[in-house]
Amino acid sequence: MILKVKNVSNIGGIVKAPPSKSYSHRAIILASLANGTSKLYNLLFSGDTQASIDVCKALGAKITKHDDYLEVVGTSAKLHNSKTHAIDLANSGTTLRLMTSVASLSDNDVILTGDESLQSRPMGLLMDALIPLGITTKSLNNNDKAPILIKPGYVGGDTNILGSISSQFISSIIISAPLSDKGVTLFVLPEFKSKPYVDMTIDIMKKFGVNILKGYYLKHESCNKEFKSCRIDEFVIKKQDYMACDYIVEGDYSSASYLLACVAIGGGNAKILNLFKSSKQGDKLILDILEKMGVEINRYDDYVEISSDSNLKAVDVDLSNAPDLLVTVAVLAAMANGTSNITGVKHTRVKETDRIDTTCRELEKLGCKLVEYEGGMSITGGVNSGVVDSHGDHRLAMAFSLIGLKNEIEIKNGEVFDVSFPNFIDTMAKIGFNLELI
Ligand SMILES: O=C(O)C1=C[C@@H](OP(=O)(O)O)[C@@H](O)[C@H](O)C1
Ligand SMILES: C=C(OP(=O)(O)O)C(=O)O
Repeated sequence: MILKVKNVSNIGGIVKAPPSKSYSHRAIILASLANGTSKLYNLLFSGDTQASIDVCKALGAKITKHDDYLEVVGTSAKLHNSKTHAIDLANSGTTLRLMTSVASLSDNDVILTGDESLQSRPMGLLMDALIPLGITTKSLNNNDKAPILIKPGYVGGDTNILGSISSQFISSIIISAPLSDKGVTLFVLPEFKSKPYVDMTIDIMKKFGVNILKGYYLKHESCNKEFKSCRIDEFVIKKQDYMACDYIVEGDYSSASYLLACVAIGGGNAKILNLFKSSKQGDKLILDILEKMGVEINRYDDYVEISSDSNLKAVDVDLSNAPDLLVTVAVLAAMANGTSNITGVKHTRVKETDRIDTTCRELEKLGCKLVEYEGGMSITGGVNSGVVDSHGDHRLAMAFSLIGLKNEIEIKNGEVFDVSFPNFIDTMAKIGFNLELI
């Protein structure tokens, strides 16, 4: 379907940010592993989080949707796979990565798979890091990618993993580690990208009664040419049980980036509710980025106020820790005056699409001047009207729609926002940006 702008009225108003996708996945999985019954409030129900609900149900959690919460009767970590076929996780990388180690707690084999995009996401580093912990996995296509077969058994012990491809590998090991026979010590080798997502993992694990010791070493021998020391992060996870709890999911800064960018580009004033000042989400960085671009931002304990005159300055930004902001920031840069530089995002080449490539190719179709690098891009402001393609990637569809504030634009395969932000059209309409799918 084609996503396009119906009309733009006065941009601004008051709107609630959708629930955090990352915290929703983690809440579903931890509640499913816990002893007792949890109630999860303000949970995100989207394509991706449905994948987490489906796999946790298949492995024995009893999950019931009530009007204002999701009830999860935990398995006390005694998982059993009720499906004889592969469990389909659709498009959700987070579910695939987090559940690959968790599935080894099942007393029978588990096969995890997904759509074509999910079957292209790297898994090899995680599979290798699980070997010293006594977990056996196998890529059924022999290409280190899904479908992945996971055998029962999780001994625990010491292991290490490179942090530069996906923090989801690290979150996976940390989440399952307390339920292994003897606990886990995990070393993360540099560079450690997307680290705030691991902080979020540890944060919610604490709410479910599990504590982790964190430390790091600075290694000077294996330094690079500038004699910078290399930081090796260490996580020590002792054997512990997850305890059920009532959990309220906070708002999502990644999804809110489309609301904030809409006000920044369109000009106006808005309050975005349910965005917490103390949040551990790395994508909170969008607020600093917008400020640098000349937008006025006021941060309150549980909401953000934004005012913009729609004149945006170019910005230089390192998105190592906030990769999901890439396409939003690329679009902001394309609508700004001057040349912006985005760095630190080589790991976005292995998301739902190769996001550096897809973003650059599509913006070029609108006449945007840009230079693509291995780990980023520079973009000179200025785009024309035209037709672009989301390539089935939810973040491209949502971010590209914002170009429609100033230029006529049509987005092919524009319906895919359901993956992370099912109410995207209705929510954008609340601040005067009216989109339609045709
Ligand atoms: O753990 C998570 O919830 C996520 C981690 C990030 O992935 P990487 O760690 O692969 O960058 C992010 O892009 C993804 O949307 C959600
Ligand atoms: C990369 C993303 O998600 P996942 O890794 O869970 O597919 C995303 O939401 O942008």
